[in-house]
Amino acid sequence: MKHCLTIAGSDSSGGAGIQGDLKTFSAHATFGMSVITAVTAQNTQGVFDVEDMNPSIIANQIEAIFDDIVVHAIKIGMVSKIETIEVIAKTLKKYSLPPLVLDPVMISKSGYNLLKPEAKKALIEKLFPMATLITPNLPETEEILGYKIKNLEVMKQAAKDLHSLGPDYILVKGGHLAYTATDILYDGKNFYSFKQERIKTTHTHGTGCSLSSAITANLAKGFPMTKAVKAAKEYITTAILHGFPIGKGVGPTHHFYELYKKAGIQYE
Ligand SMILES: Nc1ncnc2c1ncn2[C@@H]1O[C@H](COP(=O)(O)OP(=O)(O)O)[C@@H](O)[C@H]1O
Ligand SMILES: Cc1ncc(COP(=O)(O)OP(=O)(O)O)c(N)n1
Repeated sequence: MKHCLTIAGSDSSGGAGIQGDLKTFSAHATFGMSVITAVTAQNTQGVFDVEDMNPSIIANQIEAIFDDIVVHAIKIGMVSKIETIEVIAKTLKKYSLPPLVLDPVMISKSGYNLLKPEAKKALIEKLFPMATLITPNLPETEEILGYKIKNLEVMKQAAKDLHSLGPDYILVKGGHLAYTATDILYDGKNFYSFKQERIKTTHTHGTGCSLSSAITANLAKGFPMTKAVKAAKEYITTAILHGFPIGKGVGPTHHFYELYKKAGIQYE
């Protein structure tokens, strides 16, 4: 059993953040562990409140895990503010790190700033160079690079520009493109395209969190990067296809669809 760690925010509605990550780790038959950076009050309609954890409890959570348990891969999600970013970087640097997937979460689909605008620089300078892979969506890529991205050619240029900021691999996610759901992976030399039909659904809450966690679980199992992304892309596509209409807004994806199907589990 491989052990995956998510360092992220709590989503009270269970589709994204820590909860979505742990479900994804479990769906990949890995053991999930968590460091909570912030607690959000959110549901399928929006984010209503955020309380950031103190840097000391963030450091203590990381140390409690690394001082006792082997971590095979790490995912970092919502990091909120400068102090949170600084303490994560400083504490992780004490250890020899496994593959690290950084999802540079900035704004929720409902439009809430999950990263304070003044913390963008710290995210890029302190965490990007530590990352094996970063997985920005299009609005995040535009915010980091300062130019608009409307097609796959510009996504490729963006991946190159992001690579110069320090991560080993870049995955620019195309979930916000109008005509296709194509993601572009760049390793500093070659581009790899992961294409799927765009599914007509409103239930896409937590897609980015689940994709990055699925990649993390696959890296923990020792998959090479291209295989880890390919398998994760297939996983998130199925999860989106079977998304749940819970709540009054954007519902979550189905983290366990394949497992339930194989086990013959019935649900209403
Ligand atoms: N409607 C959709 N149909 C198929 N795949 C989608 C759809 N929306 C998002 N995806 C895929 O889900 C993953 C998460 O992407 P995205 O939605 O861009 O991230 P985020 O949740 O961070 O905004 C990507 O692989 C993207 O291509
Ligand atoms: C606590 C928390 N972390 C991250 C997100 C963003 O999730 P993401 O998968 O990028 O997309 P949406 O949930 O915004 O659709 C979040 N909402 N909450």
